[in-house]
Amino acid sequence: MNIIVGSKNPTKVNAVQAIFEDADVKGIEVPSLVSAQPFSDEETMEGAINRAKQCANSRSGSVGIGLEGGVMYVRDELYLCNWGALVTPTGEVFVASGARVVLPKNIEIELKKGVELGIIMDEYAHKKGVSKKEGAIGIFTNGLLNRMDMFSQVVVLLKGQWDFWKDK
Ligand SMILES: O=P(O)(O)OP(=O)(O)OP(=O)(O)OC[C@H]1O[C@@H](n2cnc3c(O)ncnc32)[C@H](O)[C@@H]1O
Repeated sequence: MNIIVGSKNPTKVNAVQAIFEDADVKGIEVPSLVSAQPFSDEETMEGAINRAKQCANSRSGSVGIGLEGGVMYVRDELYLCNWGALVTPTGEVFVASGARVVLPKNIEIELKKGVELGIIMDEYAHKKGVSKKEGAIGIFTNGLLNRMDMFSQVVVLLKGQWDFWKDK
């Protein structure tokens, strides 16, 4: 099975390879067609679907997967949110969301100024490339859940739904 992932971010490509062990998984850069920093569940989900569709259309017979990170409000607190989409070779679309974690107020303030979370997280954690490594989820869970493992759960939800609805 050929799977094309709409990103070169290793946390995303490696998450897909970890769940689809026997598949030939390749990451390509495609536009999410939403803002660089999605600010709602809807926008983050849309970014994932847009990426997955472009991947599936890029090579016939391939599965397309899009994984997108964003932020969203619940009551008056801002949460990290993540969405994934899988488009099958016949054009069926499956969607799933990932684990959420609340973000501190000072990060919310920076995000509202228009700075992307990846840049803010590097400054906050005094590290380089947090979004390609443990991610915000890794920082705020003290390393107990990293970004790749969080995306792996999203990919499990996508694969599981595809398996369930096959032949129904
Ligand atoms: O190369 P792509 O696939 O675009 O990967 P990305 O991590 O840069 O992009 P996303 O669309 O997933 O996320 C949107 C922005 O939020 C940042 N972001 C999202 N989740 C994050 C996390 O867990 N830790 C750090 N930054 C995160 C990310 O770096 C982007 O600036």
